[in-house]
Amino acid sequence: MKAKVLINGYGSIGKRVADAVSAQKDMEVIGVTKTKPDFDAKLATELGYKLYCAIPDKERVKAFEEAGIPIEGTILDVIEEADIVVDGAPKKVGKENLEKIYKPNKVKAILQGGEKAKDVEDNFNALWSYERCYGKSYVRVVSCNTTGLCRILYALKDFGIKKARVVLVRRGADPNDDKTGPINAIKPNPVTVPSHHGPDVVSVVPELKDKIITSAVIVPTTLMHQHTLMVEVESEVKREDILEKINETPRIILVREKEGFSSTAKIIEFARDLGRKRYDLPELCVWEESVNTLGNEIFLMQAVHQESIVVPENIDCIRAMLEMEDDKFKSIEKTNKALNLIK
Ligand SMILES: NC(=O)C1=CN([C@@H]2O[C@H](COP(=O)(O)OP(=O)(O)OC[C@H]3O[C@@H](n4cnc5c(N)ncnc54)[C@H](OP(=O)(O)O)[C@@H]3O)[C@@H](O)[C@H]2O)C=CC1
Ligand SMILES: O=C(OP(=O)(O)O)[C@H](O)COP(=O)(O)O
Repeated sequence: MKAKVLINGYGSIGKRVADAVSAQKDMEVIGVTKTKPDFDAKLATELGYKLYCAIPDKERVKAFEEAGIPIEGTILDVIEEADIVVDGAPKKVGKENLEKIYKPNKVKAILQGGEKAKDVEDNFNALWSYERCYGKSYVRVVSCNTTGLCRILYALKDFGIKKARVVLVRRGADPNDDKTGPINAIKPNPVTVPSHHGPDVVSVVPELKDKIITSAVIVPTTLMHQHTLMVEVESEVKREDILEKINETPRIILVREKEGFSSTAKIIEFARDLGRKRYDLPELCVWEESVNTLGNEIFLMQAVHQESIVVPENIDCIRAMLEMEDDKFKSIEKTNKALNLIK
């Protein structure tokens, strides 16, 4: 029997998770939700997804009918069928859905990185907290930047992390966003230090408490985030050993400037040329030339495709919460294979 997954919020993350669930052998999408009858809603039905109104309200259902978009009802008509809900609603709405819909209907739910650690039972990254989230009911898959940091810190963990210092350059908006800026500025965001990313890494990896500090700015780009890391480890470390660990870690790829990967624009062109749907690149990209050491300090730069990096994590999180596979590496392998990831 396949696990029955409901996607509540068919937006940037929700539509990608829906497609990723559909690509797995052991799970299926039983429905997706929208609040507005727009082209995304129409395309969802054309792709064969059963569409429900995210907000149980007659007027909203009528709006879908008037727009000629076939709708099956509201979320309350399908929630009982679901083994788990993946919430893809805008930030802060996920928490409201948890309290008003998921908990009263006793259905397991995954929230996304726009929600707060304190509102869930635990925080998910496939490499670090798969076992901890096994069988749990309300879990948050941490944000895109936090996921990128968790992956690289997993690759470095065996060197004994003493301190991690990270500067994040965040994309200003997603490509479909016609409201958010900045258009011509570099904006500390947040201006306070640490940004939420450091504490969010700690929500996944408690042993990094008091060891990681992050600060972030946003810039006028839509393609990817970029991080610069400075990590102090227990003892002297060689560049070759770091590259080896990165190569061993799932969902991290090395990109080389000498092969043309001179910017996030070139990395995204690579994803386009691979024929990836929506030019998605869930693999974290580390610039090989940037990896360097000085005694027991490690330096490197990496890029995160914000719209897709959390997608395979949501799939593994479903398997962990529904106790479908007890070996995290087997789940990662299944997910990666179904999504055709490089590694
Ligand atoms: N975009 C990104 O790069 C990343 C986002 N995240 C996190 O993922 C979450 C979703 O973000 P994102 O996909 O970008 O958001 P989007 O704005 O792209 O999509 C949100 C979706 O939720 C729907 N929605 C609106 N209100 C409700 C509601 N009350 N209940 C259920 N669904 C609702 C919207 O439907 P409609 O359009 O019909 O109103 C829309 O389909 C946030 O927590 C965000 O922080 C995490 C990693 C990366
Ligand atoms: O999860 C993300 O970023 P984050 O890791 O900086 O919180 C996504 O890019 C969405 O964040 P935003 O919509 O708050 O910029």
